[in-house]
Amino acid sequence: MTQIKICGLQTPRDAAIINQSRPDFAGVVFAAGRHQVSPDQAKLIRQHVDAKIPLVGVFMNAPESMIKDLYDQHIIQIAQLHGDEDESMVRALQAHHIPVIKVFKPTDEKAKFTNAEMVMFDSGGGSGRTLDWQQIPSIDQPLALAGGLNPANVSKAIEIVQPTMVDVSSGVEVSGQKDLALITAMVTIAHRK
Ligand SMILES: O=C(O)c1ccccc1N[C@@H]1O[C@H](COP(=O)(O)O)[C@@H](O)[C@H]1O
Repeated sequence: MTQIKICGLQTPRDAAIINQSRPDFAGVVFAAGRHQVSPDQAKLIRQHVDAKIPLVGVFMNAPESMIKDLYDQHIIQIAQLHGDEDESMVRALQAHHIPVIKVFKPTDEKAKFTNAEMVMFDSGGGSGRTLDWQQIPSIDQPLALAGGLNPANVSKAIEIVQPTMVDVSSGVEVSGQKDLALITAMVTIAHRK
């Protein structure tokens, strides 16, 4: 079974889709872009997503205090860092009991030396572009694969990369909105592999 995270939730309707489709993790984006939510929107989403499904906060060079506040308010349970955050930031969040997913490009040697609980390889901030899956390096930690995944390509991606988790946002949307049928298909495929 490959774990799956559905990212970029913005509304209680998205939360209802998550509760029906049952991914392992859900995500809210605090980084700038079309999926960005405010802390108040994220709080509303957390209230609507089943408590058994952890909510991952996606950040790009956000202040440590912001991430800790969101964790302390029980809005997020995990931090996903997409920016230039260094290892001191990773360790500071972990010292606050926040599990960290650190995002790297596959060519970045730093991926081999992070203390993060999980390493994610992504093509770049919700761009919807796929990586060259053959070029994903092996690492010691659990590996998450993101970037342009969708129900049509996730099966092949899992076979090649063998990740612990796949992460998807734009590939399960229709006209920019999360889609129940696409998310259900994606979760089913990941959980079968
Ligand atoms: O979605 C965004 O707008 C975003 C902005 C800044 C950093 C990350 C962002 N999204 C994350 O990117 C990956 C892959 O997304 P996609 O499937 O290629 O659309 C995922 O973790 C998103 O949450």
